[in-house]
Amino acid sequence: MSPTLSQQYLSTRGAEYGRTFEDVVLQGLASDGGLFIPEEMPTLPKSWETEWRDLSFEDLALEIMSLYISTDEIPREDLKNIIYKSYSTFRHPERTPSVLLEKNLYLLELFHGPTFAFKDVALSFLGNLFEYFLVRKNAGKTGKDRHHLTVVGATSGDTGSAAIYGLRGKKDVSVFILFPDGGRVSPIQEKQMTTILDPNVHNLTVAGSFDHCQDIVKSLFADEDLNSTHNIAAVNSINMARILAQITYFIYSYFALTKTPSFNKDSKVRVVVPSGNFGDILAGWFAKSMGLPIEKLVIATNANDILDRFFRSGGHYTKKALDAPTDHGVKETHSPAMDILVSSNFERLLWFLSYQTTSGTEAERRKHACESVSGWLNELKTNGGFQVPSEVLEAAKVDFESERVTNEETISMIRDIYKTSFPKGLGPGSAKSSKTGGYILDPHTAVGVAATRRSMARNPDITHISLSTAHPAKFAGAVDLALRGEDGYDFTEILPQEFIGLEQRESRVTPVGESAGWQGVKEIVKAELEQELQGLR
Ligand SMILES: Cc1ncc(COP(=O)(O)O)c(C=O)c1O
Ligand SMILES: N[C@@H](CCOP(=O)(O)O)C(=O)O
Repeated sequence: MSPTLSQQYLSTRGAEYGRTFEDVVLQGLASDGGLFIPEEMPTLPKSWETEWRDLSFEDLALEIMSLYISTDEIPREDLKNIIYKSYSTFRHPERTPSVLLEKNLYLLELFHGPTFAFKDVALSFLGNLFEYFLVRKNAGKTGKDRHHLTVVGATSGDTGSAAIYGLRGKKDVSVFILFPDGGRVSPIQEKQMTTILDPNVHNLTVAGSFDHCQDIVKSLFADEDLNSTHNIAAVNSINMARILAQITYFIYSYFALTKTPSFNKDSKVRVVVPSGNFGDILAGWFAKSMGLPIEKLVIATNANDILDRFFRSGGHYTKKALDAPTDHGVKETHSPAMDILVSSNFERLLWFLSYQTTSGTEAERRKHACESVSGWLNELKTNGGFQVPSEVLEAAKVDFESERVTNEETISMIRDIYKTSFPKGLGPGSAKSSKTGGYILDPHTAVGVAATRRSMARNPDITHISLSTAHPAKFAGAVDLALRGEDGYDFTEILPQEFIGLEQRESRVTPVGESAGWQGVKEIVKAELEQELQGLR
């Protein structure tokens, strides 16, 4: 069966279209700097609510992914095997369980994968997908004829370790992870990355912020020389496979809560997502656009609030706050993985909104969307911001709301939930006090729960799903600040076995100086790769 339009991909900036899923997964970023999106949003099949309701996480993922991947490219049985293998490393039988925290508030726990953050859901899958394509490409080939993939990623802490875990030791792949220095990722996150000593794993600390790392990665993708010789691939959510794999848990969680006895069948459902690079909530928007009955998606930001300001300033997307025009740096917060100035994936949403809000033939609407997005992204580069037309903002408001949460609120929310929420029937791996039963949030999840509480105050009859994006043990500093001295609190009790002794383990990391720029990083990548391929690491 030939691929449907939802199984072919185009660049948000227009230079590429009709690309296969394999192309976009291996290429990551489009040649014009745009992000790949499906040419058409698929819709959930008519009988999805009955037929998919009781599927396991893996089988649900298979159904959803089949809408985006042609069987010509990956036969169904192969895709099923990749999915089953990817989630076999998860510690919870439900993979992403939903916990009733309080009336009308469910927490979707996404931290039961190997590195204790939501990134595992997509990156375990992506690692196995890379492997599948490489085995197929390299069948019967030896030596220099083999296709070798050089994965380059930027991280504010979680993507890095999940990508490393997903790719360590895999044949024909090397992985380079750039992360900001100066304690901007938590000590546990740093150790999770740097203590992996497999020869194909390379960690680079960069003087600057996550955005600086992300810019370097995008420049490396744009470098023809490196690309043609080293086959650069992406693990960040610029890779469409990341978004695709994250759609599953929105639908899975919807089914889970509708099965609980306390769920009011007449209630609408809102989903709140702690956001930074906008990948996770974009996956939620894909689910909603496919037909999942989500009333609204609520974007929860920390003080790095470009997304919240977009909604509150009438559609102005700018690095600089309008009331503080000189302040355009990344702010350090208690939710460091969300300390991101510019949200890469917003580009994908803008394409769809621009397409939806214009008229004409299919081709004219696509052209309009690609030209609008290219223009806006150019303005962002040259002037630090852009303004979208009112119809685009209004279209965004149909599906989204936003909330900005301060550091103080983050800490009080961790404390408040600990003192008031004692969810029953928790599965293995949730963090709670064994003495009081008080539930312990990680600071990113706390940003989401604070935003959820505000949304619930305005909409008391609506059921909320708040995404829990990381395990609290990854962020000892913020959790201790919130809970030290509270009855029954003992951090060591929530520390997973996997983190014990991490601090003392040997680690390996290459520092990148401030003046190195992306060309300096390119030279490091080439040199380390050479060493690796000669067996000298
Ligand atoms: C723990 C955690 N929560 C939330 C986010 C924000 O997710 P996204 O970048 O997909 O918006 C991140 C990083 O991306 C994260 O690591
Ligand atoms: N918070 C992320 C930042 C990178 O985002 P990604 O989803 O685009 O990979 C991290 O922890 O690295």
